[in-house]
Amino acid sequence: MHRLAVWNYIYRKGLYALILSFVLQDLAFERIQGDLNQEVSSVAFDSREVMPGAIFVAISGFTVDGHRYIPAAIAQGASVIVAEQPVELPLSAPSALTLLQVQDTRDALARISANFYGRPTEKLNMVGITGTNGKTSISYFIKSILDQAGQSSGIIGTIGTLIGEELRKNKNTTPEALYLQQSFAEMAQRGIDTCVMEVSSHALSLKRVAYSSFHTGIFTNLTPDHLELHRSMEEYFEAKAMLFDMTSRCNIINADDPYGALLIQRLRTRPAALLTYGLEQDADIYADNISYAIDATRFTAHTPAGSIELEVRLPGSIYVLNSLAALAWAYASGIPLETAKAGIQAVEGIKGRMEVVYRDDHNTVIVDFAHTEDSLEKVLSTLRPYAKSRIILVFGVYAAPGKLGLDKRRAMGRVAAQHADFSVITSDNPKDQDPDAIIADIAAAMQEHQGSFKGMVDRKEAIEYALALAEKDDIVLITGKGHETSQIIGTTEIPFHEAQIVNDFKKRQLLNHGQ
Ligand SMILES: CC(=O)N[C@H]1[C@@H](OP(=O)(O)OP(=O)(O)OC[C@H]2O[C@@H](n3ccc(=O)[nH]c3=O)[C@H](O)[C@@H]2O)O[C@H](CO)[C@@H](O)[C@@H]1O[C@H](C)C(=O)N[C@@H](C)C(=O)N[C@H](CCC(=O)O)C(=O)O
Ligand SMILES: Nc1ncnc2c1ncn2[C@@H]1O[C@H](COP(=O)(O)OP(=O)(O)OP(=O)(O)O)[C@@H](O)[C@H]1O
Repeated sequence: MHRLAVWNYIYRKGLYALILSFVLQDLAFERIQGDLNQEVSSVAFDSREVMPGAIFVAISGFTVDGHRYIPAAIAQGASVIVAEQPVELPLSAPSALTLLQVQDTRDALARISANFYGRPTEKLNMVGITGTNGKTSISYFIKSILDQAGQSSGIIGTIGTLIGEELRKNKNTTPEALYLQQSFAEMAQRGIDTCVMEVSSHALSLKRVAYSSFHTGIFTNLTPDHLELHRSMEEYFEAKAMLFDMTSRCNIINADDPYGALLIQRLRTRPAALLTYGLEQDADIYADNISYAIDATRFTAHTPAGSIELEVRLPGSIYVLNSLAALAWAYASGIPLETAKAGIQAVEGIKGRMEVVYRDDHNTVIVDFAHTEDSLEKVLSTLRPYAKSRIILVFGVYAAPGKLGLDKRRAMGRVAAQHADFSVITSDNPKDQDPDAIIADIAAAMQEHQGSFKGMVDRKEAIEYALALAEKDDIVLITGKGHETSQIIGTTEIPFHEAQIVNDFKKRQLLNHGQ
């Protein structure tokens, strides 16, 4: 294995340009063929995005092997190819083409992208949040605290990448290294102080965040999800735990979660400070005097810097916990408690998280992103005390393969049977799986647990069926899509707006009733 010692910019025609040796700085490689002193224009890991003069990094994917697209990348003008397999260049390849063989192209993509964009995480205060659920709301609480503190911040996560006022949709909760480094660089260039980002277990396993430096790491919880990639909860935990090897200042961990407790044991000897939060276990940041209401939760939060009365405008203990994580971060960052309080209280709601999309004298209709058995159970239990009558649930289970997929469908079916009064089982991104078969698996579990339900493949029809069924004081809860605005059926992404479907139906219903 070799590493390049050379690194520099070249100055030409009044502009600094990047030369390849600079972009390859600190990259371990097995073989290099070609010129390292050429200029490079950009980086790409998808042949369809290659621009003339680009470095193309071939990734061995889950669906196809990116090495197959090397000829296409060359045809598009790539001048450097990075591969992890021995590559035969096509005869038509230009002689100036440089070829690099590395051990792991995902790792190389992260290194090259970070170098290309000038290692932007070194210029930002980086906060990484990981865990199965709660990442999005914590990131929005922290952003709001920073707004109150007069500090600028950007967000990268499930809802999208937020830089300034502009929210861009992400394909992934944690985008690929190249897109991440682009966003970090844009934030740094625009003078943003802090980047608050959700770090998925996929991102950690697939090296999307490699060579990013984090000041703070936050761990929320770990419950079954994404086992198609991680195979076991232990592997899933180890993937999440990787974030806390990358943090320099502080780790903030949910002490109530059993995997959080495990992590706390591990992190005690780490140089980064350790702060714990929780409601049940002894923790540095905790809450008491909690009073729950459907539209807000009030409590006293305790920190080593003092105690404070707080109100969170989202229902249930999950948002008490999520706001404690944000408060812990504020405390660790030296932000006054009053400022943190103002920030948390300024969050009026989060798109697709317990979002009331319709309310009248008869019904309340709520959309939530719950898509794991744990979150579905928490959301249904949160709503139960406020349901004067039934909770009618509309839900599905997204496509997941094999036994793991079946386990997930059975677990979600059990939770729905035990906690909802009636369920309409429907589709949730069935992708290439048979939606009827997914529904049948969920239905079998519901039957086993004496649940009442109806299956309807078409999600719009399912929502309308539930709304038509709702009588006075029923709550209709629609879970799984949250903030999302599309459904993936087969390989097609179809626009799908739940709030609009609900409101259009309610309008028609009122007209039909002559109101
Ligand atoms: C399992 C997984 O992580 N898949 C990701 C992966 O797809 P893949 O390996 O199937 O890619 P592929 O289609 O085999 O292509 C391999 C390579 O060939 C390249 N290619 C392909 C075609 C072509 O014409 N030319 C070309 O160069 C591709 O750009 C790629 O580099 O690489 C893609 C490109 O970056 C990702 O978009 C894709 O995420 C998909 C959409 C996905 O669903 N990922 C999920 C599982 C995920 O990452 N989730 C986490 C957690 C979410 C949560 O918090 O719950 C996330 O962070 O989003
Ligand atoms: N602390 C929590 N514990 C359990 N469930 C939670 C918690 N916080 C939120 N949830 C539930 O999980 C759903 C997703 O929450 P959120 O979007 O904050 O999580 P996330 O970690 O960003 O998830 P994802 O990575 O899947 O986007 C919410 O709609 C809610 O139902």
